Amino acid sequence: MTEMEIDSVQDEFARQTQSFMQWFRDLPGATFHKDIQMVDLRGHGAGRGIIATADIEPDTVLFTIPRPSIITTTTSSLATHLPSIFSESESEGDPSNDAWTRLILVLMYEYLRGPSSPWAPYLTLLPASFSTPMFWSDSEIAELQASSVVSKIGRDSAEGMIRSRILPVITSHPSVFFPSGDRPSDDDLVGLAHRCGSAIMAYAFDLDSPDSDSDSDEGAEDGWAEDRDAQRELGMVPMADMLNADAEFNAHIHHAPDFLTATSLRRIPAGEEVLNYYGPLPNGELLRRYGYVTPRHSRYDVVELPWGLVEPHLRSALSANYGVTETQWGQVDALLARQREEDEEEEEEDDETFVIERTTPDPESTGLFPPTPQPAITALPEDLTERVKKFLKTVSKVSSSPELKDKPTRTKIQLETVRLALIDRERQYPTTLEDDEFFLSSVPNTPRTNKEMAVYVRAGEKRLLRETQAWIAAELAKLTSSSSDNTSRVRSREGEGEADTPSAKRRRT
Ligand SMILES: C[S@@+](CC[C@H](N)C(=O)[O-])C[C@H]1O[C@@H](n2cnc3c(N)ncnc32)[C@H](O)[C@@H]1O
Repeated sequence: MTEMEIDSVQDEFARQTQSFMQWFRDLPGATFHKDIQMVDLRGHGAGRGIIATADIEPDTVLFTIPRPSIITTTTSSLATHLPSIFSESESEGDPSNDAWTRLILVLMYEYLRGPSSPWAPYLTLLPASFSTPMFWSDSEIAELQASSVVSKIGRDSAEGMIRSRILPVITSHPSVFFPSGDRPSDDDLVGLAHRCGSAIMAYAFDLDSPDSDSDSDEGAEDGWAEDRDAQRELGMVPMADMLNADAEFNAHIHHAPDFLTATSLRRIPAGEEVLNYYGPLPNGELLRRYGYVTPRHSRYDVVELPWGLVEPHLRSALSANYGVTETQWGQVDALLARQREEDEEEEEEDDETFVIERTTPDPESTGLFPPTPQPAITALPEDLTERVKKFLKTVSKVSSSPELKDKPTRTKIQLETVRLALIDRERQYPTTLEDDEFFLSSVPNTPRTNKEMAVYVRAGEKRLLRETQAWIAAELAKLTSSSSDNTSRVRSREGEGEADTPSAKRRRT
C-alpha cells in the first residue's frame, strides 16, 4: 500500500469510529464516561478498544447500553416479517429455531438493509474478515499439530448448517431480505453468513432475561455466549463488544432490566485499557473463538487424552508384569462389556477423552489473579481415574495375581500407564516442546501471526503434558517411599475400599 492509501484506510477507520460514537451517544438512555475513549489498537493486533484517559475509581459506570439498542430477535424488525420463524409457539420443531441460527438470520437481514438498518453505524465496525482458524489455510491449521482444537474448527459443518438452515429461509423470502430486488449470489450469501456467524462467536453476549436483574454469571461466563445451541437470547451489544479482554481484567458487564452497564472492578489508571473477561478459556479455545492468544490465558490450557492411548499400556503392563493371559483378557472384555450395558454408560467408549488441566484459582473480584495458589496439576482427571480403577478392578477379579488386590500396586499401575500415555500423546505433535520454545524465543511476548499463535497453542499443551508427567513422577516417588517405609501398614490395608483421590476441577471444553 502507498502512504496515501494507508492514510485513507486510517481515515476511514477513524471516521467509522467517530460515526459509531455519535450514533451511540444519541441513543436514548446511553451514557459514555468522559474519562474513557475508543482508540485504534491495530498496532497491537487488537482492532479497536477502549482506554482510560484519566484515572478511574472502582465501581465507576463506564457506559450504559439501553436494551432496545441491542440487536436481538425481538429488537430487529425481521421478526415482524417472519413471524413463523421467530414466534416460539409457531416455530417449535423448526430446524432454524435456535438462538444461534436466528441471530445469524437477524444479523444478515440488518447487513442486507445497508444504510437503512438502525444499526448501520455499528455494523460497519464489525470485522469483514476474521483471523480465527475457521478461515486459515490447511497449512496454517497443520501448525496446530495434534491440538484437539483442530477437530473443533468445524468449517465444513458451519457451511452445511448455513446451506441447510440459513439459505433456504433467506431465498424463500426475497421481498424481506432483498427489497430492492438485488439478490446476491448463493456464494455471497454463504460468505455473509460465515461473517455473521463469526461475528456472533466473537462479539455476541448471552443475555440475562430483562426480568432478572442479575449479576449472576452462573452457567454463562460473564455473559458471553457459551452454549450455542441452547434456546436462549443471544444479542449483539454495541459498545460492550468494543471492549477487548484478557484473563486478568478490570471491567464487568452488568445486566439490568432496561440497560446493560460496564463497570470498573478496580482503579483503572489513565492510559490503561479497559478489559472485559471472556471466561477461563484455554488459549486453543480463545484462538478458535476470538482469533488471538495471550500469555495470561496459558494457565487455563488443556490437553485431551484419549482412552485409546491409556488402555494399550494398561493391557501390556498387566500382561507383562502380572501374568494376565489371553483367556483372562477375554473374560475381562466380557465383564467390561456387561458392566457397560448395566451402567448404560454411553460415554465409556474407546474414543472417550479426558481433559488434562491445572487446578487454577478463580480471578478475584478485582479481576486479578490471586497471588496464591499458583495453577498446578494436583490430580489426574477424575473420570480418567475412575475408568482406570474400574478396569483394574475388573482385571483383579479374573487374575490370579495377589498383587492386583493391593491398592498401592493398582495406583502405581495407574500412574505409570497414564504417564506412558502422556508420552505417546506428546509424540503425536511432530515437533518437540524445545523446538517450539526455540521458535517462540524470537516472537514478541504476544504472538500475532497465525503460525505464531498456532505454535503458542501447541507449546502450551506440550508444557501441560510435561507438567502432568512430572506430577506423576512425584506421586510415584511418594508411593515408593511410603511403601518402603510402611510395608506392613500397607499390607494390613489390602482389600480395603479405595480412598477418594483429589479431583481436578472439571471444566467443559
Ligand atoms: C468483542 S471484540 C472486541 C473489539 C474488537 N477489538 C474490535 O475492534 O471490534 C473481540 C475481538 O477483539 C479482539 N481482541 C479482544 N481482546 C483481545 C486481546 N487481548 N488481544 C488481541 N485481540 C483482542 C479479537 O479479535 C476478538 O475476536
